[in-house]
Amino acid sequence: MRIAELYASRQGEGLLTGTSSAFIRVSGCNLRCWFCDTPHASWNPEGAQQSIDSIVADVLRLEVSHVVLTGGEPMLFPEIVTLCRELADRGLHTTIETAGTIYQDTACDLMSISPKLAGSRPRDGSLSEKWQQQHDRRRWAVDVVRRLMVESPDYQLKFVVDQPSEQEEVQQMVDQLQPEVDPAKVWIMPQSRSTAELDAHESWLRPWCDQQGFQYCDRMHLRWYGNVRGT
Ligand SMILES: C[S@@+](CC[C@H](N)C(=O)[O-])C[C@H]1O[C@@H](n2cnc3c(N)ncnc32)[C@H](O)[C@@H]1O
Ligand SMILES: Nc1nc2[nH]cc(C(=O)O)c2c(=O)[nH]1
Ligand code: SF4
Ligand SMILES: [Mg+2]
Repeated sequence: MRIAELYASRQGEGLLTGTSSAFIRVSGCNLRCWFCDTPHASWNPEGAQQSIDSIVADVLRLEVSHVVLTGGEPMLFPEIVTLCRELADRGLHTTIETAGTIYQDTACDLMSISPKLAGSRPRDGSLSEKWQQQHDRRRWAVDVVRRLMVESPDYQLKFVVDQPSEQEEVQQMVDQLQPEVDPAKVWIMPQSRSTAELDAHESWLRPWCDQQGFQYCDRMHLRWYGNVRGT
């Protein structure tokens, strides 16, 4: 697998916020979200090929109990199944951070699914019309999301919201996933790459979460470290 980054940090989002974790960031993605805060693993993928054994050895050297497999899009790579199994066999807790567009029959402890809204599409002129249409076609795979939710020991849905007008779309996507959705497992995360953006979105997003019974999802790593690689 092509690995963009492998480092120790603290989980900054969702249920396990604050947990010391190893982050394995695979390189490559099948979507092109305009807001992607990790373009070096998606829009312009970087990194060297690493064997599963080498990745596992690097993780063990970090001496943490939790591992976050992210990217880019980790489910793009069938090797993710073996990697997760190797990590679990060593007693490590595994979280997969995925946009939920590709199914893999992989076991992990927490399937963290971040379905992308229509407004995530690449902005006009940034990519070819072909890529824009491809993004639109791929971004919402309701049956994949449902299957990942149902088959995993635990899941969280983590929607990235940039505009108040997107709240209705989130509700529609949640409704499409019923009856499997537990509102307490729905996290609403502000589109943000700075603490200023975080705070600006929170003012109108948190009250809506409270009203809907959803969890407001901060991005603590931005507050702790800034939008910096390797964090
Ligand atoms: C870089 S993505 C990699 C995993 C997977 N491709 C996905 O999108 O879920 C990691 C997490 O960051 C979120 N994310 C990326 N850019 C963001 C931004 N500008 N604001 C808020 N969340 C963002 C994604 O929604 C996802 O939950
Ligand atoms: N600290 C930290 N927490 C995270 N939680 C999810 C992340 C991701 O990029 O998937 C992430 C990340 O990039 N850094
Ligand atoms: S799906 Fe995830 S990695 Fe891919 S472009 Fe969107 S936010 Fe970035
Ligand atoms: Mg990140």
